[in-house]
Amino acid sequence: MTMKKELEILSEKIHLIKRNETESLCLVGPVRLPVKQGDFEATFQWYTWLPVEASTTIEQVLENISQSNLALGQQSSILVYGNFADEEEALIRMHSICHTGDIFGSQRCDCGYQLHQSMQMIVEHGCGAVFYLADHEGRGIGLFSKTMAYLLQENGYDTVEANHALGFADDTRSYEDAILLLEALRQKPSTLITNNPNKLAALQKHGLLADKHIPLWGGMTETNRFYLQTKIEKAGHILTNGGLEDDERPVLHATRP
Ligand SMILES: Nc1nc2c(ncn2[C@@H]2O[C@H](COP(=O)(O)OP(=O)(O)OP(=O)(O)O)[C@@H](O)[C@H]2O)c(=O)[nH]1
Repeated sequence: MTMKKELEILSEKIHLIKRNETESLCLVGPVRLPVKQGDFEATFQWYTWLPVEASTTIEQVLENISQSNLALGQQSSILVYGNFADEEEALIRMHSICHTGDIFGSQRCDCGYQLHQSMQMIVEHGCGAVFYLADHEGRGIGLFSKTMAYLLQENGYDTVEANHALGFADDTRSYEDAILLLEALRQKPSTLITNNPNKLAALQKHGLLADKHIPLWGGMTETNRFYLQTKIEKAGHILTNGGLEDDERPVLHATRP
C-alpha cells in the first residue's frame, strides 16, 4: 500500500490522459535520464505509459502496481529533449522496438543505427522526442514470430513474404497512443525523422507535422542491404538522396542473401 508521503512524491508525475470512453493512458514522468553511447552523452527527460480503465484514479494505479505483473508485458517510453512544449521547431522519432537491432546491434536491419542516430539528431537540433513503441516488435508481429520470420528469410523469403507466410499482414503497427501522448506534451507541429510513408500519414491525419520530414538512411551493411531494398520496393519507404553519401544510399537490385 502506498503511503501518503509516496503519494505526494509520485502523484504530480502521474497523468491520466483519456484514450476513449472506457480507457485512459497513464503517463508517468519526467525522470531525468543521462545517457552515454560511445562519445555521445546527453540528458533526456524520460516518460513511460500504461493503458488503464478510464475510471482508474492515480491512487488506484499506485495501489495495484505491485500486483500487476508488468514485467510480463512491455511498456513504451518517451525520451524528451529540450523545451518540447514551447520550442517552435522540434524533431520527433516514432521508433518501433527492435529487440535484436536496438539491444544486440543486429546487422540484419538498420533499427539500432536509426535509434541512436535519431537521439543524436534531436540533441544536435536542441529539441525533440523519441517515442519508443514497445508493442511494435517485428512491425507488430511480436518477437517470437519475428524469429520465425527470420528463419523463413534464411530460406529465401524477403521480409514482407515472411510476414505473409506466417499469416500476418506486412505491417500492423498503430501510432494512435503515441500521437495522443504527443498531443499532451506538445501542441505545435513537429518534424518527423523517418523513411516510412505510413508514419507520416498517421501524424499528418492529426495535423501534427511540419511540411517536411527528415529521411534516415545509413547504417547499411551487406547483411541488411536486401532488407532495406525490400522496404523501398514493397513497403513504399521513401528513398531520398538528400544529404547522403553514395555508400549510405540503399542500392536497388541487391540480390537475395
Ligand atoms: N517482421 C519483421 N520485422 C522486422 C524485420 N526487420 C526489422 N523488423 C522490425 O521492423 C520494425 C522497424 O520497421 P522498419 O520497416 O525497418 O522501419 P520503419 O519503422 O517502418 O520506418 P523508419 O521510420 O524509416 O525506420 C521494428 O519493429 C523491427 O523489429 C523483419 O525482417 N521482419
